[in-house]
Amino acid sequence: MHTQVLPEPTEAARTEGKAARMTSLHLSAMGEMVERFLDAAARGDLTQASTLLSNTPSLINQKGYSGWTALMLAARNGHYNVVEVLLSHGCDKFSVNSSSQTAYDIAKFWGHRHISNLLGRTDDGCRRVLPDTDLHQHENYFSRETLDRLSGKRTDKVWLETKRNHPDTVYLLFSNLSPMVSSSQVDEHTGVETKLCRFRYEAVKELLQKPATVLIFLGVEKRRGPSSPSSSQMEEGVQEPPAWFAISTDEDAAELLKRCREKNCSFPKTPNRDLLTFSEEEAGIVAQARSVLAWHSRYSFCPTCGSSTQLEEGGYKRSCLNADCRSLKGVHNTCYPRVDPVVIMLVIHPDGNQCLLGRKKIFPARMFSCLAGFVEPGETMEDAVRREVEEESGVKVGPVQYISCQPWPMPSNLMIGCLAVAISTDIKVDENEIEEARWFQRQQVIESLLKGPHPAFTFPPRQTIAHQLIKHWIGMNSNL
Ligand SMILES: NC(=O)c1ccc[n+]([C@@H]2O[C@H](COP(=O)([O-])OP(=O)(O)OC[C@H]3O[C@@H](n4cnc5c(N)ncnc54)[C@H](O)[C@@H]3O)[C@@H](O)[C@H]2O)c1
Ligand SMILES: [Mg+2]
Ligand SMILES: [Mg+2]
Ligand SMILES: [Mg+2]
Ligand SMILES: [Zn+2]
Repeated sequence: MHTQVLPEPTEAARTEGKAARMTSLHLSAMGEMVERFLDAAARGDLTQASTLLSNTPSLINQKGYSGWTALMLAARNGHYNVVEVLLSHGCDKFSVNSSSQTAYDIAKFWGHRHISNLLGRTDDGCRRVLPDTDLHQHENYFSRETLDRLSGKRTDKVWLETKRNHPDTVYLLFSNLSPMVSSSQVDEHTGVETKLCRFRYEAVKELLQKPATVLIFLGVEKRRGPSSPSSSQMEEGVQEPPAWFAISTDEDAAELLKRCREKNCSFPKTPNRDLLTFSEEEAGIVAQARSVLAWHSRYSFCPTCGSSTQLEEGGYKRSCLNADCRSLKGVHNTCYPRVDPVVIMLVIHPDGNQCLLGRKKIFPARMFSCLAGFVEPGETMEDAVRREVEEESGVKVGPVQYISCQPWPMPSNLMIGCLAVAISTDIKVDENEIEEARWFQRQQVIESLLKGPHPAFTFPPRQTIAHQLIKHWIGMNSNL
C-alpha cells in the first residue's frame, strides 16, 4: 500500500516556517485532489478518474471519509469500468475501510455480482476474502479430480470400444462395492496405506463378457501444463492419455484376488474406515467409481415401471427396456446416477467463542462431531441447516455460510459444509439420533485437536469434512 501522501519538500522550503506553510499548502492541494478523485470514482466518471490518476499516480490507494478508497466507492455504486481501470493500475484490492470491509465485501453486499466476481477472481483474492484460510485446506478428502471425466465421450460407442481394448487402459476391480486394494503398514504415525490394484485389458477381458458385469468409464488421466492434449489431438487419437474404467463383477472375491500379482491384496470389508486410507488422488477416483456402482447395485430395475434396464453412456445411464415406459419420454432423472445432498454444519455460539458438537451412539467413545442431515425436497441448503440443527439439538440458527463440500461415497452423499450462527443456546437433543450435544469452548476445541493431556473430546478423522470445518473455525478470527 502507498503510504507517501505528500510530495518531497522543495529546495525553496528550507526554513522551518516556510516548510510548515508549504506543507499545509501541499496538504490542502493533495486533499482536494483526493476528494475529486474519490468523487469521480463514486460517480463512475471514468475520464476524470483516469486523468487525475495519470497526473498523480499516488492517488490510487488514497482514503477519504471512513477509510473508503476509490475502488470501494466504485464497487459500492456498481461502476464496473472504473473498478477494472483501478485494478489495471495496480490498486490494492485488499485495502479495508474503517469497518474492515474490502471493496469485494462492499460489492457483494450491494449485489454487484459482476464486480465481486472481478475482485474475487484470483486465488490470492479468495484467500484474503476468507481470512486466515489456505485454499488447499478446502480441498476435502474424496474431492480431488485426478481424471478428466470426458462426459462428452460417454455417448461415443466407437471411441469407448477402442479405449476398452487399449493396452494402456487401467481397470479397477470392485466386489460388493469395495475396490481391490493392496495395503501396507507405512509407519506408526501414518498407519496403513492403501493402493488401488490396477489391471490391464488382458487380465480382465473375460470378465467383460459376463452379463452381470457392470463397466463404468471413469475418464482419462489429466496431464498437467502445456503437454495436455488439445481436443483436436484427442480427435485424431494422438498422445491420448490412458483411460480408466471400473468393473463390478459377481465373481467370487477369492477368485478375483488370484488375478492380482501384488502382495497383501484384499477387498476392504468396512468401507467407512477402510476407504479413508488412500492417497488424495486415489480417494477421488474411488468416490466417483463407488457412488456410480452403488447406484447400479440399488437401481437394477426401472424405478418407474419395474422392468429390466440396460446400461448406456459408459455406465452413466440406465434405460428402461419396456418401450411403453414413461421414463423413455423426455429426460427422466431416474435414468441417471443419484447424488444425495447432506448439510453438515458447525454451529457457533452467539458469543463467537463456542461451537456446538454432537455425538451419535455409534461413534467411538468420546468422539463429538458436527451435526448433519439430508436436504429435503424443495428445501434450500440454509433452511436444511436451520431445520436439522433445531431437530437434533433444539438450538435455533440464524446466518448460514457455505464453506466447502465433500463427496461422501457411502453410498452417494454430497456433504455441504457450512458455518452457522446460533440465535438461541438451550440444548434439547433428539434422542433418536443424537446421544449428546454440547457447547465446547474454543480453547477446549484447540486442545482436543492438538491431542493435549486432557482433551474434552476426540475429533472425527481428518478425512471427514466435519474435522475440516472445526479446524476452519479455529483458524478464523472470533469476530464473526
Ligand atoms: N463426511 C463427514 O464428515 C460426515 C459427517 C456426518 C455425517 N456424514 C454422512 O451424512 C449422512 C447424513 O447424516 P445424518 O445421518 O445425520 O442425516 P439425518 O440427520 O437427516 O438423519 C438420517 C435419517 O434421515 C432419513 N433420511 C432422509 N433422507 C435420506 C436419504 N436420502 N438417505 C438415507 N436416509 C435418509 C433416514 O431415516 C436416516 O436414518 C450420514 O449418512 C453420513 O454418511 C458424513
Ligand atoms: Mg443428523
Ligand atoms: Mg437429523
Ligand atoms: Mg434428516
Ligand atoms: Zn420403465
